[in-house]
Amino acid sequence: MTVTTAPSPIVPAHARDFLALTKPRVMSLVVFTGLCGMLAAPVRIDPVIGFTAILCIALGAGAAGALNQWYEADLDAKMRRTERRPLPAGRMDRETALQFGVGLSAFSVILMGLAVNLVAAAILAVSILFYVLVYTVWLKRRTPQNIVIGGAAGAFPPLIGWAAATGGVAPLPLLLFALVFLWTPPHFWALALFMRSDYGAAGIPMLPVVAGERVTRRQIGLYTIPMALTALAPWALGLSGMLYGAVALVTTGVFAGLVVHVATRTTGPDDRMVPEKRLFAWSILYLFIIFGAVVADKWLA
Ligand code: HEM
Ligand SMILES: CC(C)=CCC/C(C)=C/CC/C(C)=C/COP(=O)(O)OP(=O)(O)O
Repeated sequence: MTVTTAPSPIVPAHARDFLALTKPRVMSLVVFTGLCGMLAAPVRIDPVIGFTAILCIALGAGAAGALNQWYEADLDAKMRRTERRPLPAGRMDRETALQFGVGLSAFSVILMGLAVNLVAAAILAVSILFYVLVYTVWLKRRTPQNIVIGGAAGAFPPLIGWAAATGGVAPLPLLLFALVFLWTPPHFWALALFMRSDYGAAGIPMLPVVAGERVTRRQIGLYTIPMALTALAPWALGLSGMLYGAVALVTTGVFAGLVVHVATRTTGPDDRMVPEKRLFAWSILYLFIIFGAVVADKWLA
């Protein structure tokens, strides 16, 4: 007698799917802020150790992204933006994603500890745990403040980079941490405004879904004030020079202008949310430019 088994819907995972698990585009900025934190430090790090540290940040951030997708495959399946990811699309099974995420997390932290230093390894471990446990598991499905608190996870890399070079932390990387922390709400809520229906469909309590557009627009405006002050603080406190100050002033001015537009407008039924999309796009470019300016100021000025 021949026993026939139904073909598994799970096909062997392709390398591209493992890459997709690491959310490479988001991670590029995470890694860039880590690199800039390292290059802004007053200590010249050995290039091989420096490269290893950046690799560990990339692997750790990628591992965190994989664990995030392992945990929320059910939510990803309900949103147009995320339904084609490897798990909801059925191209990979959850167990594989879990093993990949746990293995890569452990590898990145251990390598950082052995090859770089324990402070950098400890902060890397905290950021992975924060993103996976505090943001993904605990807060994301429970409160619209999820990204305010959970956003801290993405703010650690400048501290990790600085710690890799110096073995400690200092006022400048702490300000850079605060900048990313305060930048996250305008960054994300701009997107959440034009992705509101996706989040509503998945039942995720993001601010525009729970509190509505007007409150979200006001909150974007409110967070931008301390964000702008923090962006100017390295220059105002003499931790960075004129080059940084000029770049920060102009780019933060553009950011604030876009925020004023978003915060003060109301939307009609056919609105294409162009200003919100512009703010979201600028938020990403802004962080690349401003972190680049911290380094350029140290090296060129
Ligand atoms: C809890 C905090 C955050 C949330 C909820 C959030 C959410 C999102 C979402 C939903 C996207 C949409 C595009 C996609 O699916 O790839 C996105 C894009 C992006 N985010 Fe964030 N983000 C957060 C923090 C950060 C941080 C800390 C960084 C880096 C420092 C960052 C960098 C980016 C970049 C570079 C993109 C563009 C990716 C692309 O081009 O596809 N985000 N973010
Ligand atoms: C150094 C290190 C370990 C950093 C990890 C922390 C990290 C990557 C923070 C960025 C936050 C992020 C990608 C949020 C995406 O939100 P979401 O997960 O709600 O997005 P989704 O809806 O696209 O899944």
